[in-house]
Amino acid sequence: MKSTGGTEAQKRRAGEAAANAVESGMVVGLGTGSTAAHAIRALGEAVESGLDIVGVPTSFGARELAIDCEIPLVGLDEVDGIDLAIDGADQIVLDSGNCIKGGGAAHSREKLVASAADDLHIVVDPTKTIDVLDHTVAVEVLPDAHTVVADAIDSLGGDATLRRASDKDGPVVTDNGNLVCDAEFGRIDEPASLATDLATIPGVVEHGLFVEYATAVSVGSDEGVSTTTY
Ligand SMILES: O=C[C@H](O)[C@H](O)[C@H](O)COP(=O)(O)O
Repeated sequence: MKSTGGTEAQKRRAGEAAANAVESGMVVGLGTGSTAAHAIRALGEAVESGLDIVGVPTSFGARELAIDCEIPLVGLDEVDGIDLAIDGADQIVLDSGNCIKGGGAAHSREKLVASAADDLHIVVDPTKTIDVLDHTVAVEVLPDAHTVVADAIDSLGGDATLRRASDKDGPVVTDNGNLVCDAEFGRIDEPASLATDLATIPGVVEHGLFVEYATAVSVGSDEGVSTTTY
């Protein structure tokens, strides 16, 4: 089930709350999507006012925006680690911080950056929160593997379709040159075991279930922002 998406003001409040936690000297993971973009813009303004950070972008889009905002950038292989990664989510359970990402097909690099980070601050609007995850899970696959992976997802009780840009444009190709299978599982009562099952399918590069990655979640609303830490 897809989220309808909140307002830009809600997303901005969430993004700015996470950006406010950034201090000089930090290596910061720069997430992908419309909500993380607000954090990147806020960080760009702070850099202009003297904040001394370097960013590690999670996608082509995040990199382009960070360059636009004049945030100094480095590659993941140029740093010892990341102090804080800020990123959005397609759906999140506030009790646990477990979430689903990859609506923009950036989840593989997002998970890589999150795994290298001491902290992952997820920023969302209120339409993204739910009690039990049931959103489409994006699965990045090696190009030759999409039918084999779709069959394996069927065996796990899911239903996978190849993500297409449009009938005319053909399949979505990730920043890494791979394809994406979108998998529907309905209600995901055991995200940790599904995450393990998906990760062990040959041909899967990475999936969008983020279990026990988030250390903070900020939800921007019309009234303000509320932050939960884990
Ligand atoms: O692949 C995309 C990412 O996981 C995004 O962080 C996620 O889709 C949320 O994006 P948005 O803030 O635009 O809803």
